[in-house]
Amino acid sequence: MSVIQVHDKQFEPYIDEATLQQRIKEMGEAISADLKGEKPLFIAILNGSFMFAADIFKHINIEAEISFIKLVSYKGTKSTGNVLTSIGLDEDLFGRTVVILEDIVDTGKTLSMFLPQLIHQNPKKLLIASLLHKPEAQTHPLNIDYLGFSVPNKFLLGYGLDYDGLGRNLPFIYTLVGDDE
Ligand SMILES: O=P(O)(O)OC[C@H]1O[C@H](OP(=O)(O)OP(=O)(O)O)[C@H](O)[C@@H]1O
Ligand code: HPA
Repeated sequence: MSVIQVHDKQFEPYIDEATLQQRIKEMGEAISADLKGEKPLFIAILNGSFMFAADIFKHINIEAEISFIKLVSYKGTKSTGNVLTSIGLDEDLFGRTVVILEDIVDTGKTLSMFLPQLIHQNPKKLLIASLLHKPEAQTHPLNIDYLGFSVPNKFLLGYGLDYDGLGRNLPFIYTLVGDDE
């Protein structure tokens, strides 16, 4: 496995495909065991989570639904500041067990801004499954219920994660060459 070039930067392999897929399988099986009988609704946050969502959902071996949403940020009023809202969420969450699927929790800002809108609908449970987490970068506290890998504060690419639009199609995770703290 070798160094690749995307736009102006070089990236090297960081988590190989077999390791990634094995961990995703374990996560899917753990979620299935924990949520048996609850008919959970998985909500995948686009764009980044599309590959993770597709792969983990194959390992959900209980009755479950999945929905894909996109978060859109817009300028609110002076008092509300920037607001994050979702498009594509048609399901009623009242009384449901909901599992958010994210590719990465970095600063935690995205989910911490969005979760209150889901909580507002009174789901029975609201759980977070994230493939990656950068604890050193996190500025907004969040509880991740199912985590794939805890990673250092370095820029990552591949498996849904992009650098300026490119690299999402890489089948595993790369890191920026020379991105040392
Ligand atoms: O914890 P945070 O610092 O908020 O970062 C995490 C978010 O950043 C990425 O999405 P991005 O906004 O880049 O959009 P994308 O999924 O379309 O790439 C990722 O998919 C998460 O949603
Ligand atoms: O490390 C990252 N890479 C790509 N996209 C991201 N979005 C949050 N963190 C990252």
